[in-house]
Amino acid sequence: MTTTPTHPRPADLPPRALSDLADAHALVRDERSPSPQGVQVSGVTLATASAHPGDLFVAVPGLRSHGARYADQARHAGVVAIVTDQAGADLIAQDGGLAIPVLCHPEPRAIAAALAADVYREPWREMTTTGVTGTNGKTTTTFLLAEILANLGRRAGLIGTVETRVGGVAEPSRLTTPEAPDVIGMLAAMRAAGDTDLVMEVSSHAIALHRVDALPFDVVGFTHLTADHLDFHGDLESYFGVKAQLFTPAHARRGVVCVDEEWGRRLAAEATIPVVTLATLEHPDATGSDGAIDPDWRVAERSLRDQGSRFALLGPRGERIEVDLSLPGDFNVSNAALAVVLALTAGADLEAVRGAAAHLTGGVPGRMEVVGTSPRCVVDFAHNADALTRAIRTLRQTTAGRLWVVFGATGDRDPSKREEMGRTAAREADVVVVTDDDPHGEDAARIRAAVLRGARGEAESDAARAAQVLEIAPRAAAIEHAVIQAAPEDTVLIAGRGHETIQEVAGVDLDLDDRHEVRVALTRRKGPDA
Ligand SMILES: CC(=O)N[C@H]1[C@@H](OP(=O)(O)OP(=O)(O)OC[C@H]2O[C@@H](n3ccc(=O)[nH]c3=O)[C@H](O)[C@@H]2O)O[C@H](CO)[C@@H](O)[C@@H]1O[C@H](C)C(=O)N[C@@H](C)C(=O)N[C@H](CCC(=O)O)C(=O)O
Ligand SMILES: Nc1ncnc2c1ncn2[C@@H]1O[C@H](COP(=O)(O)OP(=O)(O)OP(=O)(O)O)[C@@H](O)[C@H]1O
Repeated sequence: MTTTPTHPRPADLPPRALSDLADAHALVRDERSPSPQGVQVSGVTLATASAHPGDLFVAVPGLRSHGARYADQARHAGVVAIVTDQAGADLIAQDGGLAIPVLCHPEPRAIAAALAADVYREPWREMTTTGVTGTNGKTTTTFLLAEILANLGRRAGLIGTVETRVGGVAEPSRLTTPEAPDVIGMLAAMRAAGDTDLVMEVSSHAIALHRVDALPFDVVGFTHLTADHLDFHGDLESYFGVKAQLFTPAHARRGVVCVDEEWGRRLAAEATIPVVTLATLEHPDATGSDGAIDPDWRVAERSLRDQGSRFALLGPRGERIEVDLSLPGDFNVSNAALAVVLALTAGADLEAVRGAAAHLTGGVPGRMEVVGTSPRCVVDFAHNADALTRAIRTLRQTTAGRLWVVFGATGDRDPSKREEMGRTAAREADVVVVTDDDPHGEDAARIRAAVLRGARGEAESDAARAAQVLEIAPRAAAIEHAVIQAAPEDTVLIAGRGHETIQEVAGVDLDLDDRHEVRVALTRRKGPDA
């Protein structure tokens, strides 16, 4: 299994008395366990793998097991007390009890954030906090915002899918939004290291699983919404409902919402915090019933420039900010515009932002990353039908030859999107190479079969411009085939895994970096004398 990264913590905070925490958070001692008197708590964790000596272990009922089953393991790691629900306390007692206090709360997952906030002394108080949500674009927007803040002479701590940055030190991530005690512990470490801002991605899982409770965002931003994660949320309406919770006073003070599409317009109308609206398309989605929204900020004068775009951002009081962005794709214009308006809404000075946003690179690993030319090879993280469409259409604009796409679907996640991804690829690309993504615990051939069904069905439905559909596994062989067979004027898009370097197959972690495989194939293509 993937290893759990250790999240940084502040080194020098005085501990909190467990009895004070119990009083403040209505924790009730399980009478079968020792008294909390005299116990000092220096950290909070939800997982034994990240337990430190002196921690409080919050044992939550999970989807697979109850955290209380690991209470003894946590005690051996040095935790000084357990917070759990009644079922957890009973499990601990049945297992023979523990020599440390066990405190009960009806919803231990929901209280974990407040406990961490207390133990780590509400670190956001001295920082500006921004959260970004939406199906796609979170990583790119947060990287761009961190870049703008750096150009303003500030330093942002970062939490997201690709990496976390604490005090300027980057570490790879496992989750997009870690568990609440890890988020708040990292924030305290950021404050201690002198970071001025927190910029973080907020996934829908995080909102539903209380990972950002207790953390007040100064500003939250919304990119867009499309079908994804429906295995977790059930349907789009519930998925939207969870995202919308972030735009309420329980989580944030102000919002910036991209209103190019109907979901964004609905969010702007339904949010219960003040919201600044942003339109980034010249012709917003015509399907919107209330398409007449008059946005506060809008993108204008957009033009393509080599691998990126230039545009102007026009504000409600005649403001004008010109941006030269070196990331390809209309969607990245949206992300950059959102990052600029987030910086302004968080309080940055207009003149200063004008300078700080003049040239933006993003520099996001595995997001429309050009790894080679002739043929042009691009690695992107597009892993749903909508992102795949946008990525292919973006590259089509600058491709003289054929457009190849190499991709697969993830195992153990949302099977409903597999056929749709296949259909999309066959509709948009010229050559579709169906391969493996992360099969996780599922049979890889079965996942490919679902994607192929969609791709072949689409190709057969339009014989005139039928895409060629191939099945090649493993993934390295698929990448090699496409890179070697493509003509110099072709583009090969390798989609779905972006920056990722580990592929999980049947519970085993294999090294696999799409960018490395492209470079190897390009070298082979040139031959031994190259
Ligand atoms: C669906 C989901 O989000 N599951 C999360 C959930 O797992 P779970 O309910 O199955 O937990 P469990 O295995 O039953 O264990 C129960 C408790 O015992 C603890 N435990 C368990 C085993 C052990 O040895 N020691 C231990 O302490 C666990 O930490 C947990 O607190 O609680 C765990 C920790 O509390 C999370 O690590 C786990 O995230 C898993 C790893 C995951 O893959 N989550 C993904 C889907 C996710 O959250 N993704 C989002 C969105 C990404 C995107 O937008 O693409 C993200 O923010 O990353
Ligand atoms: N604003 C956007 N609208 C639609 N698609 C986008 C947008 N921004 C990026 N994408 C597409 O989605 C992919 C993922 O982008 P990014 O990593 O920024 O999103 P994310 O929200 O962090 O994704 P995830 O939550 O899955 O980690 C990109 O590689 C691109 O194909």
